Amino acid sequence: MAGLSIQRISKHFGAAKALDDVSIEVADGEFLAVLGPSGCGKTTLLRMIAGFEDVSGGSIEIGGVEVSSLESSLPPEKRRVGIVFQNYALWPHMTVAENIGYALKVARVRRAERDKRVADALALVDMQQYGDRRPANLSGGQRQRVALARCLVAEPRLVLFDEPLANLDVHLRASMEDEFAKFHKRTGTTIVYITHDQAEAMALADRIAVMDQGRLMQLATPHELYHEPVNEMVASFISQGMVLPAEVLTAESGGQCRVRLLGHELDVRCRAGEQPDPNAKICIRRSQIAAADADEPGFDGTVVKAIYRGGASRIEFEPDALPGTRLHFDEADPVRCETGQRLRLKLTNGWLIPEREAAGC
Ligand SMILES: Nc1ncnc2c1ncn2[C@@H]1O[C@H](COP(=O)(O)OP(=O)(O)OP(=O)(O)O)[C@@H](O)[C@H]1O
Repeated sequence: MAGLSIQRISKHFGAAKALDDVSIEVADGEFLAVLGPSGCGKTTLLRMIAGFEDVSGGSIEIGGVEVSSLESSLPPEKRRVGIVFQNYALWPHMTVAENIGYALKVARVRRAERDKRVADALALVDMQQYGDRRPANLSGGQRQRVALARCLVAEPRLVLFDEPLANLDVHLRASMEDEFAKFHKRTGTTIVYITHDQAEAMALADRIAVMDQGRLMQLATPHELYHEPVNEMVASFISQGMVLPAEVLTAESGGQCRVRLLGHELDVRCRAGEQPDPNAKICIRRSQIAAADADEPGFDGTVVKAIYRGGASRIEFEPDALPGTRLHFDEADPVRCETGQRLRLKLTNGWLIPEREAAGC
């Protein structure tokens, strides 16, 4: 296996920038997810790593060897990059073993070695007993595992997953997530996993690259993305964080600063060195919203929607201090909030977003 180094790559299609100055380092054996809304450039990035698109600027190295730059480009078949797509593209007339071994046959690998490599690849995805089946007689999850085995038999240095679970139902998705996690643990394969499903990215990846409009917004662990988003896009994209305007009243001390928002003051977490600022933004998570007693600091507003979701309701709330803004939180059973009800709430914590509007997105 090998690491991947993406250095300041850009991709232009005419005047449109599909990728704009993106740099990402993936360590040998790391599982990196690339996450972002539709059109953010995920597929373009994957196609450039695989060698299907040339770069408009920057360079890509796999295992320390340059494979793409403005000057030269190694063809896809020489990169030893495996790809697992969402549509498995298995040949229906071949058995599972024939599907997996086909590329080796074309490459004129001897029969005995071919059989051994096919058996090893089947074992890696825990499908030893299915070599003689045809794809039509497999479940969706099993087909996806065959597609993975077919990619592994070529001994890739890096495996790219292109939304591999997008076509599967919810239950199968969950079990395939487990499969992929186990597979990664067992084999130590370097993986770049493209998805727009953040639960999937959070569950699987060591680190996640969040992209928006062709740019890398943040590259961090799932925990860090959730607790310390660098800008408004990441704050609101990850787990539907709420972003509220605030005034920073004191300089950072012990990882916290005092802010005023929604008319009341509280301490929030922040980066080292933050200074007072009249135009700051705070990221609030739903678990940081709580009911306030009448004599406590807090803010008033109205419940605009209460949707029961089994065991809890999602409450949408409009604070009087910021008409048009919606806060949302969960109220566990027994649910008391009703649409139209007046409430007094408080914030228990928050995160001062470090990159202000102009710098971030
Ligand atoms: N061959 C092309 N010609 C022109 N524009 C392109 C081409 N390929 C991609 N784009 C544009 O580049 C941008 C990024 O596209 P890309 O397919 O990489 O996004 P994505 O994040 O994979 O989206 P999705 O999740 O919807 O698949 C989009 O605006 C898209 O329209």
